[in-house]
Amino acid sequence: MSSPIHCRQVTRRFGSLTAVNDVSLDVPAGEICSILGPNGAGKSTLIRLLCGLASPDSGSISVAGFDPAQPATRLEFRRRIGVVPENLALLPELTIEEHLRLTGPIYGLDSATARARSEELLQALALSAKRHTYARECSHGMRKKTALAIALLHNPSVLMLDEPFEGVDPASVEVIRVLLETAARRGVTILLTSHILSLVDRISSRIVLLRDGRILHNEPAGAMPHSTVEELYFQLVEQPSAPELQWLGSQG
Ligand SMILES: Nc1ncnc2c1ncn2[C@@H]1O[C@H](COP(=O)(O)OP(=O)(O)OP(=O)(O)O)[C@@H](O)[C@H]1O
Repeated sequence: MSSPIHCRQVTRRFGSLTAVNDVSLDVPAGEICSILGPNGAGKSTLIRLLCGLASPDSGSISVAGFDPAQPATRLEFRRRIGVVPENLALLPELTIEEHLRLTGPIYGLDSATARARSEELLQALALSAKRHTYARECSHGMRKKTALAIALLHNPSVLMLDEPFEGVDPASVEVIRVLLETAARRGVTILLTSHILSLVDRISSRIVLLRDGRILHNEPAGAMPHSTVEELYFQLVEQPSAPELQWLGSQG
């Protein structure tokens, strides 16, 4: 049986640019797989392909046993996965609470369960007091947490989260970390992207490094040849090199 997240030789091009290049990946049940890479490496494109928001030019994908690009099973597929897409996909004219209220029935939850879970998620993510704020008036962190609450509400078996920690306050980062670790311990398969290497170090059971759409490294976190993810990243992906800008900060 294939892993909950499984793709083989997946390629996606935009004109002459190959954003995802011959990517093969398996994420077994209960793993937290972090995809790291520089801006433009192809991380968000890969997540879009895995959730069926875009189709590959070649290769095969199976997530939770479904082909994400198959229209006939799209609703059933969406009920099995939770997604925080790069653009968060919120509706500006709906409040935080309305997003959760409308999401429950789409996922087939009965209203009592949806209401109870929504309350718990709003509390956990410190959104309760702001529940009546329109998405267009939310801060970036509030929008991110709303998108995460929507992704968790129906208790999916696979989570695909594009930068779930970025832009979120420290207390909420801790809450999200614990929620994801708990879900993974109970068998949920999680794929996330992040640029926060210290957090990735703490949470991941698998590290995937992506550059120019290609996988450079794909190993269980425990099998890393380096002591930290940061060390691995700077060695394999890119070295930071800050230029000396003579004019920066100089007056006159
Ligand atoms: N719709 C699109 N049309 C054209 N090019 C695109 C499109 N979406 C992504 N790209 C290009 O594909 C490449 C990969 O983009 P992607 O957003 O997947 O990178 P990323 O690793 O998520 O970057 P970041 O860390 O900045 O979020 C980039 O060069 C980007 O410009």
